[in-house]
Amino acid sequence: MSKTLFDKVWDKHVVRKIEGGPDVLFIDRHLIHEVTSPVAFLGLKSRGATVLYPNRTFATADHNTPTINQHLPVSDPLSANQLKALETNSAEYGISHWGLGHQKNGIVHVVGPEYGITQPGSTIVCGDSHTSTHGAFGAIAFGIGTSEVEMVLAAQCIMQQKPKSMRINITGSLGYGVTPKDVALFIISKLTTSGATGYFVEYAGEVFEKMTMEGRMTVCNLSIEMGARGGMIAPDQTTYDYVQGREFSPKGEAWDKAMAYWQTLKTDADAAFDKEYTFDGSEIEPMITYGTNPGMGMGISNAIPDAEQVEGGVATYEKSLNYMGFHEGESMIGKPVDYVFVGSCTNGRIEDFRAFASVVKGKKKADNVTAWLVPGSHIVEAQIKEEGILDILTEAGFTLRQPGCSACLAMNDDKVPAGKYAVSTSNRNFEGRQGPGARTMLASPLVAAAAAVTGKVTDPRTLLQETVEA
Ligand SMILES: CC(C)[C@H](C(=O)O)[C@@H](O)C(=O)O
Ligand code: SF4
Repeated sequence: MSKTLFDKVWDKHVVRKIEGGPDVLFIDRHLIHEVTSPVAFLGLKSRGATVLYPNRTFATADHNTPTINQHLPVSDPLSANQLKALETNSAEYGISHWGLGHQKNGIVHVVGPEYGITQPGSTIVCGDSHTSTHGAFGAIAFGIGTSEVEMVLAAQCIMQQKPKSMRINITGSLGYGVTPKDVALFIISKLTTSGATGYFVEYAGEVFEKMTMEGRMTVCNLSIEMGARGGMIAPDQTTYDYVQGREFSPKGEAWDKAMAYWQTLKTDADAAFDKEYTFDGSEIEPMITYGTNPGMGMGISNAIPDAEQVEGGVATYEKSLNYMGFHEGESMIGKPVDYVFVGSCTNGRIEDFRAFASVVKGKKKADNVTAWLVPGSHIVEAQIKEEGILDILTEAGFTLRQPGCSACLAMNDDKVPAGKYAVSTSNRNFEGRQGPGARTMLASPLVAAAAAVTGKVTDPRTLLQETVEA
């Protein structure tokens, strides 16, 4: 019987089938962070259970951590307690712990791939919705709840109902100044935030085939924002080249064996999906969101749609625009920007900083803008320095912070003040996401850079053109 990529990976991991119920899946890799793991360990202890395979779980601290002065004690007591719990639980059960200040520390979905923990054809879970990021490698990766974290610690398995299948094809190629983030925001704007609920998505087509691993991670990361259980892309040479030689990647004979399996991970030509969409890559513009969910996005040169044109009800739509202080029919170009955030597991990788630097090079940060540039990990931070990107940033009046989730969800001190506007490369623009009352516009690192040097929403293509002509 013909199978999808998802079916192949899923079937390989089914330990037991429950008639009329969920499947029991073996989990290859389990990532944990300080926010969703402490209660799982408490549960484990209260049952007198232990961690079955400690070397399949990896812990990193990211959500609560400060992005300056990481050598100093964390002042917020709740954060300090969660960080301490992660450290002591990891030590007690023999789990690798990459805490604050550790060389390997960083955002869980950035460090997993960097160290080769994320591999094609594997199952990966984490008590975190953006675990979908790892699907970029052709893995089945999804977020789980705290009770499931406890289950995976104890049994290395999880019970899951098989989701429905969806394929999203993007044909052709992307236009000038259009990035993977724009592809993701475009898809969500078409499907809405619930358009993929109950589905696991495979992204296919030339646009994804040509995309780098960083770009594929950005796209898969955002799958969850349209309700999908996860998103994945078939592994290919780009994937193998990225994975090879990393600390936890297979070596020698194990590599050859892994490759033999990975090369089978493609959807069969005649496999059927429950739902399928196809878009033309050349239709996609640099995107920006104007509302309070990631589906409220549009091409940067468009006008904010009228309430009747969008799904979800007029009242909700108007509430959202009121929160943002925007109106139907307005252009986003020229809207004032107070904060710019580059970072998160969506856009905190080296390519994102390269893109940002390509726009700000030779220009100056706008005086009215506070910019937080936060690498996703120490590896990204080191690359920024090695490649001379830090020099470009410093020259343009920017400073670089230390790795962490930061203003993506503002659990640390990086909070956008009430009423202020932020162009953010992260993945959620919900009310208060970046601080109580903060107003978030989601966009790519290029759009963020254009805002950072002009102090307002600007089409990055106009600035890139100037750079080329100069
Ligand atoms: C804290 C965590 C549970 C949460 C998630 O699951 O996504 C966070 O990472 C987020 O992005 O909102
Ligand atoms: S960077 Fe943001 S989206 Fe990613 S794990 Fe951290 S808080 Fe969640």
